[in-house]
Amino acid sequence: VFPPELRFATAKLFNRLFNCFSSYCYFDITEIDGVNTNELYNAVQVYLSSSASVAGSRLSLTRALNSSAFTFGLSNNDRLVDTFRGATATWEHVVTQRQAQTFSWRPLPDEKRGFTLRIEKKDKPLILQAYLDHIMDTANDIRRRNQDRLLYTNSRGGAMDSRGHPWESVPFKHPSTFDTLAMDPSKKEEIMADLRDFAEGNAFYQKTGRAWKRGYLLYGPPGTGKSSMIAAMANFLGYDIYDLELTEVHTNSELRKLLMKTTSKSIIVIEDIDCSINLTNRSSKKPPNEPPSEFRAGPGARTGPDDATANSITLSGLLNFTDGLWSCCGSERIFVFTTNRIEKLDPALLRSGRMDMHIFMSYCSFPALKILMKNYLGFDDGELDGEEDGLLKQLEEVIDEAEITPADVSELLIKNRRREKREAIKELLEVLKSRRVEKKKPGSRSAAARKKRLNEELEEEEEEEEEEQEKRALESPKDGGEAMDMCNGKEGGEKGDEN
Ligand SMILES: Nc1ncnc2c1ncn2[C@@H]1O[C@H](COP(=O)(O)OP(=O)(O)OP(=O)(O)O)[C@@H](O)[C@H]1O
Ligand SMILES: [Mg+2]
Repeated sequence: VFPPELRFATAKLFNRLFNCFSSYCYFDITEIDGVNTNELYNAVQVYLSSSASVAGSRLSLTRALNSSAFTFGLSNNDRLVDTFRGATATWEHVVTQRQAQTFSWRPLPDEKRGFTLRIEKKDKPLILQAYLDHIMDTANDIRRRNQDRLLYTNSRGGAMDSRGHPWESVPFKHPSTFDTLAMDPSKKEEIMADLRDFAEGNAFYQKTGRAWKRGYLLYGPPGTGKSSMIAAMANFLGYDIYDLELTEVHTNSELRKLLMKTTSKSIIVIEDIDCSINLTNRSSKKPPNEPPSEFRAGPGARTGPDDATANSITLSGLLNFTDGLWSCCGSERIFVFTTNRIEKLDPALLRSGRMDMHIFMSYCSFPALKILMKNYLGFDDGELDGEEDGLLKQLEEVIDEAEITPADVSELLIKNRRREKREAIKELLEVLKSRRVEKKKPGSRSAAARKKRLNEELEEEEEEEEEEQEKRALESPKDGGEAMDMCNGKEGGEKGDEN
């Protein structure tokens, strides 16, 4: 009977009257807020899944991509009552058919979904904010528990996906754990305790005014378990891993954007940092009393052989990444850098606060060997103790001098794992003995001598490179000058930004 305008006005009036006299207030949480997905909607859905499994009579069941668990949810237009700090909250899942498709850059779903929260007006100032925070936290926890962990990579370079994400991810299923990791048990225990303290240290970091992050530098020869250690850390803490490929990052601001798109409770890894960008010691060619380039301001800042030639991402950019204000845009994050040559790294990168713990992954020691024997051949603790032929004792005598990596030992054990256990060990012992003899030959160099020679070779290479650059600059002064000016302009601008 009523014309539509009148009908609308009457409904509005009734609504107002109802709201005035009702002791409840209502909050609509729609799935899509304008064009963006409403994070709170997703969080409520996940949160209610924890109580719905117990209370609801009609439930929807879902299993997310990459997830190994099922979640329950409220069915369409169903209700559920929850309590928080003594107050009652009633949730209703409201699903309505969307009217004619309005113009939108992205197609909207046919159904309009949302949750309506009803709480008493008197409870609103007391619980609303805390309740919503509680929902977000619980939802994140449930997601983490249900979702398999992810391994992210920035292999697309700076390109973003349709949701504006620069990271690509795959489920992370590395089976390495601290149990399977072969290293000294005391060292292992120390690292685990450190990780545990970190994960439980929210209050401590708040109290001391420190950003909730920690840096680990893993260094040692190839095949000593650096990557396995990272996987073990992720499995131990239940964190995602962001494997940052620095060679795919072109500018400092790109690096910052990548950092901003990482989540909390994650490990950000840069493998082989010495090979990724030119991080040679900046003080080598610097005139005395001149501050290091990262502290210099103005147009000449952050240029020079170490900073802006080979790659436009600079050491300062990387330092800011791990330690600057931007590094705190999330919390509970671990930075792990790995290198085979710690001496190649700039001291600024190694200082406390950036890399809090330096972990040397050494050649296979005797305790580490026992762990590998247990993993690969199934030896129990003490199984070989007190043997007449003293296999264990012989292994202990030769292992250090053989300077063999856990990776090499693993390979040998895998090869012989079908043989009888003791035969496999004897074979390993033979290999270790022959390696020891090889190392002792007059022509063969000791580890220290090899390391020294390697350093000398690196220094020679660097000097040659610098000479080459100087020569090129002299040959084409005009071109070189222009190139340097352009570079200065760009880099100076970025530095100004960061300052
Ligand atoms: N400490 C270790 N404990 C258990 N397994 C190990 C250990 N070190 C190496 N391995 C075995 O050797 C293989 C190579 O190890 P990993 O990739 O962790 O070495 P890495 O130190 O990262 O080497 P690189 O410096 O070349 O990257 C792994 O598959 C792992 O099974
Ligand atoms: Mg590795």
